Order: sequence, then C-alpha cells, then structure tokens
Amino acid sequence: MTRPKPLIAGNWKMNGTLASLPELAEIAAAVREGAGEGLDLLICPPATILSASHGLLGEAVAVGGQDCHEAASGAHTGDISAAMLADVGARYVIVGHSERRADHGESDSIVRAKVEAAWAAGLVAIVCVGETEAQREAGDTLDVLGVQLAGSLPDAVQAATTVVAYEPVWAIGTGRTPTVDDVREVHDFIRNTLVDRFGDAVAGGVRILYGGSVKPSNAAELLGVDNVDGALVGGASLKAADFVAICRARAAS
Ligand SMILES: O=C[C@H](O)COP(=O)(O)O
Repeated sequence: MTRPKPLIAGNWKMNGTLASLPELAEIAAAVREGAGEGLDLLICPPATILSASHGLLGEAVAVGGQDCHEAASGAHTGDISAAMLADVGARYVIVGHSERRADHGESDSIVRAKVEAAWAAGLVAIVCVGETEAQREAGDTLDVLGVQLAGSLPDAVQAATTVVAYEPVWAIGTGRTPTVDDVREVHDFIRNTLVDRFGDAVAGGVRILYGGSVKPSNAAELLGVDNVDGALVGGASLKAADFVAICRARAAS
C-alpha cells in the first residue's frame, strides 16, 4: 500500500483573535522557504478569523473549521454550517473532536451526519476518535475505537474526502503520549478496520492522523510510526515556530 501524503493540521481550538495573525504570517513565510515540502498543511483557527487566516495563508496552507452543524442551514442559533465554512475558504472541517463529544454531547450518529454535511459542502471531514483513560486502563481501547469508527463514518468514505484522527482523550493537552508501540497498535487497527469496511483502494488512501500532545520534541518519533499519516496538533500549533518544527520533523522522518 502506498503511503498517503502526510497532513499536518493545527487545531487552535478556542484560542486566537486578529492579533494572532502574525503567527500565520510566520508559518506562511516558513512554507515559502520549504518547511512544508512533501506535506499537506492545515490550520483550523476559530471561525471568527477563518477568512482573514485564509487571506494570509493563501493556497499553500489550507484552512479549516473546527466543527460544523449537521444541517445545511436553518434555525440553529450560534452554529455554523459546512457551506459557511467553505464560503470563507475552508477546505477541511474537524468533526467529532472529543471536546465536542464531551462538551456538547455529540454522539457517533451526530458526528456521522456532520461528516455528510461536510462532504455536501465540498469539505474534507477530519473525523476524531479516541479512548478515555478509564477505557484504556480497562483494556477497552480497540473496542471503543471500533464502535466510534463504525458509528461516525458514513458508508461513502473516500480517501479524498475523509481523514481519521486518533486522539487519546487522556493525551490531549496533558503532555502525556502513548508509547510508540501503542500508537502503532491503534493506527494498524484503524487501518485494518477501514480496509475491512471500505476495501484496500479506499482505505489505503485515507490519512490517519495522531493527535495528543504532539510537540517538536516528540514529533519525529510519533510521526515516524507506520500508518501515522500526519498529526492533529493542538497547543503546539499556536506557536508558529513549534508548528513549523513539527512539519520539519515529519518531513524528515
Ligand atoms: O485537536 C488537537 C488535539 O486535541 C490535541 O491537542 P494538544 O496537541 O494540545 O494535546
């Protein structure tokens, strides 16, 4: 199976204002100097600065949303549709992040509907899955991920429209990461699960990102693991220098 082109994605979460745009300018400058060679790059800033971010980053670094509503439009005060994200330049949208699942009670079936909404608007959906610490300690990690994948991914998955992000909940923002062997086991499991359901041709091209305390010092090790096709980076993506260092580490691994 040929490895898909790696994707390094930054998720700014609820951080960043117009005053943060210089960080993006710094990333854009590093990319012009070759930092993103051989990689697809993505920043998912808050929706309030998506348009300005797109204007700054241009085509070399994609921008994406952090969530979208499952409906195309309507009476959903405060929500954002996939088409609205696309309208201001987004090419991707994260769905089913564990913070959305926990804070907003998003079930696998809601996540699945959001994936379909993203596709309908022409966006690539980054579908997040991951186990809690209690689930890992109980030995349930693969079972939990199997259920999340089965429920969150629609039948019409294509490599060009879908990315899976494995984010162990206990590793997010904690500075803790799974061992390389644990990451390999989970990513192999996700790949095999995709192959069983969607076949080799589709599943081989779906990028499987690792997310959870990725930083410059551990990026080469984590991103060098088989079936790790990039990273979904939270905290470290807020600093241009760290995000660029992660990109360089992946390019070199
Ligand atoms: O979406 C990103 C992940 O939740 C990882 O966040 P983190 O890199 O701050 O641990």
